[in-house]
Amino acid sequence: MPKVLVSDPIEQVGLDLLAQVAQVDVKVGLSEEELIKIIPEYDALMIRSGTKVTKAVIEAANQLKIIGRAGVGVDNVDVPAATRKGIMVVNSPEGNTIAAAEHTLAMMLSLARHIPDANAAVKAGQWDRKRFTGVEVYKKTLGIIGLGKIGSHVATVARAMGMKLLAYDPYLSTERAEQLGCRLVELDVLFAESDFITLHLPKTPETQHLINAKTIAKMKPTARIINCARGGIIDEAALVEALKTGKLAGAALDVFENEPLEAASPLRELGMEVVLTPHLGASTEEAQVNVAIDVAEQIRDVLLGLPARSAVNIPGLRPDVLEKLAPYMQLAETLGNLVGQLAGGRVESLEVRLQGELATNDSQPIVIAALKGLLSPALRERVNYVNAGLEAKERGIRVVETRDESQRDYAGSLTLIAKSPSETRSVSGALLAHSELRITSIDDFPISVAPTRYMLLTLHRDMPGIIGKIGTQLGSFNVNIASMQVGRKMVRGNAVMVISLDDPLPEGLLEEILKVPGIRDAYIVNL
Ligand SMILES: NC(=O)C1=CN([C@@H]2O[C@H](COP(=O)(O)OP(=O)(O)OC[C@H]3O[C@@H](n4cnc5c(N)ncnc54)[C@H](O)[C@@H]3O)[C@@H](O)[C@H]2O)C=CC1
Ligand SMILES: O=C(O)C(=O)COP(=O)(O)O
Repeated sequence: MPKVLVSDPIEQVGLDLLAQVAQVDVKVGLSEEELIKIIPEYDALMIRSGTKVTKAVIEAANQLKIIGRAGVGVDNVDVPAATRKGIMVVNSPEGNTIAAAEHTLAMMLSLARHIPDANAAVKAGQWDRKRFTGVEVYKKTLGIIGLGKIGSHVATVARAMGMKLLAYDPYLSTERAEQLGCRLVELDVLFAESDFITLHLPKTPETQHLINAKTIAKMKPTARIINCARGGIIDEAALVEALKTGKLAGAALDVFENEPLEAASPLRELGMEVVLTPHLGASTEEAQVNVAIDVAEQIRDVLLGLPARSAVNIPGLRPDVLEKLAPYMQLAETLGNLVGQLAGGRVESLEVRLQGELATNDSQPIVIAALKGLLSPALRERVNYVNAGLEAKERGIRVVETRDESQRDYAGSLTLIAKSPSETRSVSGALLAHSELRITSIDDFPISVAPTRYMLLTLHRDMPGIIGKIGTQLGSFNVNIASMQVGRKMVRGNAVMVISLDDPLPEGLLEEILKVPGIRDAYIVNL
């Protein structure tokens, strides 16, 4: 049974789902050292934002197939390191959208009306109304940075409260922003015009300290900022300074540069101009059930060899598209493996020719599958759908894609042409009825062979006696032939022979076969 480590608090419903297919160990609050020590035992890791999956953790994770983030942000996972190691990273892109958006709105209103401090004062026995006079959000301008899923829901509700909306999102169309009632503007305009600014973008090296002393200087001194996205997008030291010197009126923060927030953080010293919550954006009963089920299902599926729906580091495919492409991906991988073995390793470019119905589909999964096949003779199980593209790129393999939508003998067919410094090798294949794979040509010699585990392939002169000699040699080594086929372009010209074997070719036999007069080359191919 595979083993899953759950290292952050996850709703029971998710753990129950995993327990159907795996041994589930819940160990919350591990240090990095402790995690490194135990991670080699596990096939899957399920986390929230509490666990830092560093490069060192990933390097130690020799059996890990998948990291499941029960939430959105994967900035606590070294995704490039996971990709390199072929570990899939999945998340739950929508499970906590509403929770995070509602928390943002609650934070904005708490800040506007001093609810947390007023509440604390009443509970402490006071009745001071004047001190807690607030501001309205009605007719105020809300600047939304990052108009994705959470930003969009915040926009919808804020609009209903009568706010004017500005948005900055370099990856969003003006049309989509307008649908949400937002005016898409440059960042400086948003800074200058907003009364409230809310952040809903991911933390990346580009967005680190997007809010800093310089950008704060562009804001109104009466502006208030809300961050329910990620700590580190705001330079906390600059924010504290701006709040202390009246350059900014307030801040409501759910996320921090370091979590848990340090006991001595100057943010804790500030008054009611600051509202702080301990990363509660996703903490609703509903969201935690959503993300636990969403991610547990994906981990379960991947452990069962099925695809995941929200992989962060693998091309995403809708299940209906995947169903159609899966047999072609298998064909691409088999052909990639074959052409890789024929080309002998030093491949500099791979041309992927998609024909017929294949040419009308998303080609990325086909290309990735072909690269996985191409690299698998060298990298074995170290290459998979997650890292094949990256591995190929690092080896300097150039990928060229060509498409021809016309249908010839098959509904869809695929040709791979691998070029090494010394030669060019090509293989083609197609699917028969019931998704049966066929190799339909090798180096332009037409054949029709089902790929099998052990194959012997020869390039030879088409002349009497060759087939008999090779058959006799295989027989003398007690190797059983399952099928044999010869492909040639002209009588007594060059030809290929593909022999499917029931057993692996014994050592030394290939050398004997190469000595047969008329044989130009011979290969053992293991598919
Ligand atoms: N406080 C909490 O508990 C939670 C926090 N989050 C965080 O909220 C943030 C947003 O999440 P979603 O809306 O689900 O993600 P999303 O992917 O739907 O939206 C992010 C948006 O940011 C935009 N963006 C990317 N780079 C940008 C840049 N440099 N400037 C402006 N916009 C940029 C993208 O185009 C996208 O529209 C993430 O950082 C996520 O980690 C999410 C859930 C809960
Ligand atoms: O989903 C996200 O990005 C969040 O920030 C939620 O974090 P959490 O799962 O509550 O630790």
